[in-house]
Amino acid sequence: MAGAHGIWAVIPAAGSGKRFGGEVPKQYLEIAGRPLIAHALDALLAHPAVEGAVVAIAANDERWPGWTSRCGKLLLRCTGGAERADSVLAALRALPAAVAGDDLVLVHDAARPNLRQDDIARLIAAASQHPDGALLAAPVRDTLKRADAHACVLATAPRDGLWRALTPQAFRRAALTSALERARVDGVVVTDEAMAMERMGAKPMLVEGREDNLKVTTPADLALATYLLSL
Ligand SMILES: Nc1ccn([C@@H]2O[C@H](COP(=O)(O)OP(=O)(O)OP(=O)(O)O)[C@@H](O)[C@H]2O)c(=O)n1
Ligand SMILES: C[C@](O)(CO)[C@H](O)COP(=O)(O)O
Repeated sequence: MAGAHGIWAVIPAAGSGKRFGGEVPKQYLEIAGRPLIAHALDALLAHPAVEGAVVAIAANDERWPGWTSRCGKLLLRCTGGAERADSVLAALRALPAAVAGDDLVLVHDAARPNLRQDDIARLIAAASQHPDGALLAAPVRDTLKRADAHACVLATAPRDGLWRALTPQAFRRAALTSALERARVDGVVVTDEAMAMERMGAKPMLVEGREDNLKVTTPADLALATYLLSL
């Protein structure tokens, strides 16, 4: 079970949004009156078990609004790194000393603004019971094609057992910190927390999450997220 200190959130928000394009990094684009990062943060901090959050921002970020609390909870800030995993590791290291090694940390992309409370609750319940942690994920529903460099189909890949990893991903602070440190030492870029844990032999639990918890990667995603938040 998570310890008595509660659960903390970690928000990697140090990306530059290359695939999105534009001058403003996507985490600062507004939908429904708030920037994406505020939607992501407020969803997590609204959960009663989440005690506070650490946000990792880019070293040259001049748009950070300087929040020190939201939803009545403590909000800390640190400087992120070159890769998402570097930013997550920096945020883990910036957690208050009172956060115990076996306390749960929920890592959630600043670019996922449509996180619902029922998903957070089911993720926390699963991760609290499962020693290897848990992540939201969605089963792959489309037929998968493997292609060559010219986008010509080589084969149809079986989709059985394939899931798309979402966030939040929930792991114990010390185990996740060690796993990310190990990946860095090994020179492996892990694209999510679960991948770092898998490299250590862990088998994180997949918790089926809502399909509409999308990551804003391109301008079309922003339009879809805007629509979803209006429902
Ligand atoms: N060095 C990095 C890279 C990414 N992120 C964060 O990780 C999340 C998911 O990453 P992604 O969607 O890939 O964001 P970007 O890296 O900004 O996008 P791109 O890859 O298109 O540049 C985002 O909240 C992003 O800000 C981060 O904290 N530090
Ligand atoms: C963590 C993540 O959002 C899970 O889908 C994803 O891996 C981020 O990947 P990206 O390569 O930074 O877009």
